[in-house]
Amino acid sequence: MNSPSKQIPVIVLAGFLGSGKTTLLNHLLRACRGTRIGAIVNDFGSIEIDAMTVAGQLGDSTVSLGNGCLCCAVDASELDLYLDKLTRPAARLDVIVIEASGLAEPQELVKMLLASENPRIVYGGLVEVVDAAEYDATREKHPEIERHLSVADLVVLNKTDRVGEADLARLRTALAGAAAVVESAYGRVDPELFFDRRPLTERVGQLAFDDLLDDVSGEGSCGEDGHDHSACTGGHAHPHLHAGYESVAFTSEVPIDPRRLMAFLDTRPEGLYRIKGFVDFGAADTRNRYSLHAVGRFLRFYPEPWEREQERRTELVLIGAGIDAAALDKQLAGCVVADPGETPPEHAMWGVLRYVPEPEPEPREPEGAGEFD
Ligand SMILES: Nc1nc2c(ncn2[C@@H]2O[C@H](COP(=O)(O)OP(=O)(O)OP(=O)(O)O)[C@@H](O)[C@H]2O)c(=O)[nH]1
Repeated sequence: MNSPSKQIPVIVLAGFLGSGKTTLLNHLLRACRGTRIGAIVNDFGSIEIDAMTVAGQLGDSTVSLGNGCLCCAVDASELDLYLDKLTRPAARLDVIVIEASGLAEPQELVKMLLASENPRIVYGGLVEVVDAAEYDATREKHPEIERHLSVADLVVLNKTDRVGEADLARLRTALAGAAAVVESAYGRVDPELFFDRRPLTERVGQLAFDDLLDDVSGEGSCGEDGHDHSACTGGHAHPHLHAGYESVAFTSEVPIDPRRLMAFLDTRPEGLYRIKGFVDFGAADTRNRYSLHAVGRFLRFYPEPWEREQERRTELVLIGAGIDAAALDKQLAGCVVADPGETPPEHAMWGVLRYVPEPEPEPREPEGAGEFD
């Protein structure tokens, strides 16, 4: 068993917007096979899409740190509060992973963890996820990325499926530095790189945090209903990666018209770097909601069957630099269906379906690898 005196490693999972942090965290949660992982998910934007995506894996087994980037939205005492909850012996956690917002300054997080007075945790390292396809463009716009990578313990070069062998070789050379570099597609890294898995005999099933966390507030301190970036840069010795970035949170109870949404997405402004969330297309597809991911010009929709009793609504977070938040909000409001009672034409979903990927082949496990131990 996990002895109460054992210190729990806390790993910081960082990386630029859309690099694949949530995907990797979900992979870890799926592949952990009994190792009890506590996930702290920090989102940028006032709807917690990442927390929902991760929570989808484990029921309610995540804590969300609420709006804004962890390094500024949560002061050390607030982070300590979450860590206190997760490190209670009753939680019997083996490892805690903090998924930092794609705009967080990882060094600040690491400093916070090192300064934590919680005797039950030990800093477990900084993992930086890099999007192989977007690395060059991101580094050009944000040279700070190199500073982040230089302090990482492990660099996960993700989305290797999106680049050719020559580019991959170049990236390998470019990233070769102090940290070990592992390559992955869809964040499928060996969890052993992150933590020692618990032996099979000690597995006790998945954790439900509800009882531990019911008094945790999801509010950050960086603004109630939007991320006030000007305020967030104060007090830091270096400019924040997210200075100048803005987020827009859009929700709608009225279904979205797929053709209107596609027209919006086709003409989205250059600076709108990231869109994520869930879309309800109403009568155009009553069975599925669509998880939407856009990173730069990359766009994907993933249909997911609605669960019974699930509230049908659209929730999107848009993040960008130099964007006109009010105008984007207005454009999205213009994407709702004009008449929810009307049957949409058969081809209404065609534009969306072009961006639904073929189902991914299940990764083949090596012989005898049904169990990790
Ligand atoms: N082709 C490809 N797509 C990937 C891979 N990993 C993740 N994605 C997709 O990239 C998009 C962003 O992935 P996320 O895991 O949400 O990225 P994130 O870093 O958590 O994003 P933020 O929270 O916005 O910073 C999603 O559409 C993923 O399905 C990969 O290895 N290859």
